[in-house]
Amino acid sequence: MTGTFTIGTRGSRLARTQTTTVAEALAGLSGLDAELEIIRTEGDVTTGSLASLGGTGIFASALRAAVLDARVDLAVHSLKDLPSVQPKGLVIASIPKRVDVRDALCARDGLRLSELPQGAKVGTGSPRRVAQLKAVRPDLDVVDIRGNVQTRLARVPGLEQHDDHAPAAAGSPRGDLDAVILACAGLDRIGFDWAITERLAPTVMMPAPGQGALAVECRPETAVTGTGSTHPVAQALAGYDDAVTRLQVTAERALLERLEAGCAAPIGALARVEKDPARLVMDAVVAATDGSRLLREHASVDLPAVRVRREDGSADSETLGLARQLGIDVAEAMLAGGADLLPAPQ
Ligand SMILES: NCc1[nH]cc(CCC(=O)O)c1CC(=O)O
Repeated sequence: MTGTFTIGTRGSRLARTQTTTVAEALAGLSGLDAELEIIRTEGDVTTGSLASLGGTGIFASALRAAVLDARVDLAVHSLKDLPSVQPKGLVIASIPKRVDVRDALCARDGLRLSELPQGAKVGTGSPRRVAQLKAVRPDLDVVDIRGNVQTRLARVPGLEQHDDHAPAAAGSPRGDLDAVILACAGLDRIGFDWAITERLAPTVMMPAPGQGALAVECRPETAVTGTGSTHPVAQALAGYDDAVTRLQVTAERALLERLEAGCAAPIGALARVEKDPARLVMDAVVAATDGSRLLREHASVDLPAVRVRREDGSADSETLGLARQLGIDVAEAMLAGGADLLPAPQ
């Protein structure tokens, strides 16, 4: 047995920050040393519009290959970038406690969404965000943007970073938009919360399934817990898992999986756990990309006394089954309501 585990990460500042957080936590819990390995992914080198790349999982595939090839023991992903179907040979061993799930408006002059002038230019590359923006503010001129956080923020006057270690991409336009939309989670994690002028309520901007959560992925044998041949980091992975977050994202990803099979329109979903009575509550939205129609659904399921964790610390599979079924039920209600007929992104 070695005293080190290796952990793969994408090279962006956000990815490295997320992975460092996970590496430090797992090192602390296991008493082992963590070694980071940066892996370039197709999503980092492609410059076309994110929407036009089509397939899900472009950010995850190279990282996953490194885990499957045993070049690294673990990979850290933003959960919302993972396709909803789990590939063979990989397990999500740990879903750490989720941070702010909301989307962020980053506007010039401290403006909030309702204060943006008529016809203001707002940048986002996400069909989910385009549709919901158009639904509340049909007048806005929504512009497709790409690039890392610094490159996106540099499109807004006053939000350029003067940080030589994290420059905006050369050749990208600067200061040409009134605002951009990004995930709060990413901005908070890299210390860019100063750029946020409004944290958008989920009722206005339903986040992506899994937004704000991370997934630590590994080969099945790395995650094996209990007696017998246990990988030295396995117990730490189980201990770092947050049962409530796992419950939420299980429902959100089940909805995504069911809807992806039946419609191509943008999807937002958010589940939350309530106590007294213990319930899992879910809201979801499926949108026509032009914002002309938004289909909303809301449902909940009673939980057996918030039994989200078994005594050995692992997530309770019966409760996870309820979460999964809630996601599927909400998806099917949306399909019955015509989600499959909504215009999808071009
Ligand atoms: N699609 C890119 C991506 N994947 C995860 C995050 C942010 C962190 C998170 O939501 O967990 C982002 C950037 C963004 O959407 O602004």
